[in-house]
Amino acid sequence: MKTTTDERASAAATTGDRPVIPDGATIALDVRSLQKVYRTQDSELEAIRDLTFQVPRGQLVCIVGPSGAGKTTLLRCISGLLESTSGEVLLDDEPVTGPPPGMAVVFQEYGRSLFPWMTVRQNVELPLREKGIGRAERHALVDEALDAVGLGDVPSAYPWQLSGGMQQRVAIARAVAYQPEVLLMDEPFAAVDAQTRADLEDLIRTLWKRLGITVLFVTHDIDESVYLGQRVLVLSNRPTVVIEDVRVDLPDERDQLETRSSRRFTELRGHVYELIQKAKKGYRP
Ligand SMILES: Nc1ncnc2c1ncn2[C@@H]1O[C@H](COP(=O)(O)OP(=O)(O)OP(=O)(O)O)[C@@H](O)[C@H]1O
Repeated sequence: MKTTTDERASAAATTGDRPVIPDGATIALDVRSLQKVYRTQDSELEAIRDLTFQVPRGQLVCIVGPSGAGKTTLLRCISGLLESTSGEVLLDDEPVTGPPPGMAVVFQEYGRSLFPWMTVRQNVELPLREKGIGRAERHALVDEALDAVGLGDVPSAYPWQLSGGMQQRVAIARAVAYQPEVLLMDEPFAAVDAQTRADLEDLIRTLWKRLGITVLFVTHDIDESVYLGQRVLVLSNRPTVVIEDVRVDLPDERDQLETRSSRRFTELRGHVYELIQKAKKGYRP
């Protein structure tokens, strides 16, 4: 990936000087001085040093960083699946101490996240049952979610009868049907082909806009982070801190061809690329 010095300078000059959080926004997610040290009997590994950021309700934020930076660790702490060493995560001003009811997570390994003995409909319906939603409403939510991801015609299929991209759509439908306030996605498209990936990216933006949910999306892919996000949080290498919080000032309507070939997209992607290169070399602010 090549970027010119002019492009980088231009992106740097215009991403840092405007707020990534609009004035008066309601904060959905508040990550405060989060630290995570993995401890075993004879070793310690500090994955996250100090992360502080806020996500307003309804924002779509992408997180990028070098491999092993601690992105998955961060999502696991935010989702309450992992206890942090210090600091805290607040969802709507309430500390997260276990998986909160208002959160859903979509992981990369769709194959492992779906139950093979359950049909598509049963997989999507399961968390709704656990949430105690009545039968009629459950069915309506499942139908709506499957339609939204373009799987309205295969509710009786089993996951193993579907392609990888379709299985990931089922995982997305399950998260969406649950009507989360915050949706966490950990490299959800890493294992699908490029064309499916583009379709799923557009699907996420469509669902995000339609449902008004707050989305935190971890990806390895710099282009994907700029294409999807309103904001890209760039992380340092381990132990992780935020290097830069980049505002993505692209038009709200995104198009795979038009947006990705626009000058501004190239500038932003160049800027994030440069930050990642610096991160890999050990740069930290
Ligand atoms: N359960 C664990 N016990 C000990 N160390 C762990 C554990 N899970 C992750 N780590 C370490 O913490 C660091 C951060 O891992 P993490 O998976 O969060 O990074 P990542 O940014 O998601 O990586 P990638 O981009 O490669 O997916 C790594 O050095 C990893 O080896």
